Amino acid sequence: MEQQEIIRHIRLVSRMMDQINYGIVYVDREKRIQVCNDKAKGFTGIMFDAPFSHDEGVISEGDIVIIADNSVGEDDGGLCSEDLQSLNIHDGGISQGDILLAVGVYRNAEIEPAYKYVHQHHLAMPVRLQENYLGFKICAEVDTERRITAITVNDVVHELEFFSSVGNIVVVDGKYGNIKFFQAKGYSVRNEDLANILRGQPFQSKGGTSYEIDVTGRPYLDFFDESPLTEKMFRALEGEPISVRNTIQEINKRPFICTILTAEEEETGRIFGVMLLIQAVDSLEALVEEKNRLIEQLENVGNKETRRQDFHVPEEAVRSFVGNSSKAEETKYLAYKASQNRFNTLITGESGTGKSILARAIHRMGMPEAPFVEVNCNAIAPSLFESELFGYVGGAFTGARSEGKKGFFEEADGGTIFLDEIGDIPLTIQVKLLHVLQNKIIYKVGSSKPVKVDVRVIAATNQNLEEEVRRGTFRQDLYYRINVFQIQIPPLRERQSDLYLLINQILETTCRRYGLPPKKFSSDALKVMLAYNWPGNVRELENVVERAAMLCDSNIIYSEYLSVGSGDTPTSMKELLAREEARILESTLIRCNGDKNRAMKELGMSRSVFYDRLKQYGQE
Ligand SMILES: Nc1ncnc2c1ncn2[C@@H]1O[C@H](COP(=O)(O)OP(=O)(O)OP(=O)(O)O)[C@@H](O)[C@H]1O
Repeated sequence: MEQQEIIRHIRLVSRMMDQINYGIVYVDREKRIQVCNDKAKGFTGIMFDAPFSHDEGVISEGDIVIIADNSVGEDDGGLCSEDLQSLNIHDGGISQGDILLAVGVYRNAEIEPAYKYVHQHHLAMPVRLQENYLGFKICAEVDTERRITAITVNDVVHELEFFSSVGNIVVVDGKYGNIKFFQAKGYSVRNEDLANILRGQPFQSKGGTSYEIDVTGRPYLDFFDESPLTEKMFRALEGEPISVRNTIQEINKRPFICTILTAEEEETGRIFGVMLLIQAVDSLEALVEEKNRLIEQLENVGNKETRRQDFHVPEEAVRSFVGNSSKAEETKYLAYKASQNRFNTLITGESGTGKSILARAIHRMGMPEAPFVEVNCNAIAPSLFESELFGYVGGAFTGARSEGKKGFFEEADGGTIFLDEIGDIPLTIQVKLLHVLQNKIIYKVGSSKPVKVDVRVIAATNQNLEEEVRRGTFRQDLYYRINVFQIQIPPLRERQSDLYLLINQILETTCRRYGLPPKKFSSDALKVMLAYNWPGNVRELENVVERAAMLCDSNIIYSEYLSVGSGDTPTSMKELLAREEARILESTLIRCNGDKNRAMKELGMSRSVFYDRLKQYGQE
């Protein structure tokens, strides 16, 4: 097919796609848009419905400017303090990321502005600025819960919703009092961001109903931002094999499910252009919003005590997860919350931080009677994944059991499947897993009969999945699905105060398990353990404690028995002697039941030297 014929064909298809809510953009080799249907324009803000209208123009001295910006410096054209000075706002306290609500007169040093700003993360309620300003009834508002910014002037509301950030602005004509400019979707492609308007950038007119720009033949980059997706499209134009199939990508700062296809000349394979297919992600957005709402709710409940009262965390909740540092308490609290609903939950944390323990606890607290199936994804050979997860029917492949086999999902029906090391699932299986999570249906290997499953997924990983998504080894859509509720377990080095508890608990359990008499660590051994930073976290701690308990015959375990840190390798004779001295001091004190005078006499030491040494070795 010729290039023109292709374009004619795509135009025809694009109208049909409008009917089924599918956006399509076709870009030729010169990176110019040849087709862009109404849906694509609507999704990306090139076209929008405006209930009001205004003429083209530019901001001028004396105009009244109202701002509702949910994150200063982001998606507002890089709003900075110089821009705000044009409204007579000279406030060094306003910083990037703040919510800013303001009203002021453009380039008039005499009239005081009214404004407020807040640091975003402290917010639970909408922030509002209400003023009777120079005879205008003004209200500017940011509602993070509903993700809407609204500017009301004399009861006329100008709303703009946002996904992550937006800078909403309305300009009232200082001479005539009518609305001269209002912000609307797609502002950045028109260079009508808040800061650009304040810097004097002219704005286009907006019609009363549907406002549209003709994009045919115009450069793609005039309307779509430079983004990883744009880069992929351009690379595809150069003939690079690019795979974007129903994955979530951002277009003009909003996420969509996108697919890139190339149009090629049949005989030569020469690339004519690329097609971008765009679908809305409403359901995913809802999931992400729900997650954010929950997290925000958690962040706003205040201190631990109020939290516990407000949410009734049972005293014995998550007992298997040892720790009473504030971070451990928080982890247990989140686990408890996760157990009270069936959101897919992602547990992250370094190796050995207790992710499996927590997964089991979440299940046990929520539905103890239901099945719990634990799958270690890095122990399954890639070729076996599908049959292990979804099962197979008899005769599905050579070596298959004649009666077939249930997969892990079927076994977990009605309960929980714990996918440990989810980052190790091959990409081909990730697609299938996504399908199962979305449709709650599995297909066994060798069968096309759908089997319904009702399974709650808890996944765990010690990888940085966001990084894996960026590198293309983990699907973004799957990441969104499993990451509805995330619990990050902090490493042991960030919760020192849990160490004592863990050490004692592990030692006690070890002695019981192996029939050893009860033992205690000497204070120098404890010191060594506290100073070490435990790269292997609790698992390493367990190994070290168990080994020391087995090796040491006495009921006091000294640092020599520890296979970590300085316990292993004293660096000098002085250190070795000091350690020996501390050990003798301690064992004498224990033998004398803590009676210092008796220990002092037994050791034949003078009072001052004895107390000096106790101080030196922290045994006072
Ligand atoms: N908070 C804790 N309280 C008690 N034991 C713990 C705790 N955290 C970890 N452990 C113990 O440490 C060991 C490792 O824990 P677990 O297997 O749950 O870690 P993980 O984060 O899943 O590790 P990996 O990423 O390597 O799979 C287990 O034996 C577990 O009992």
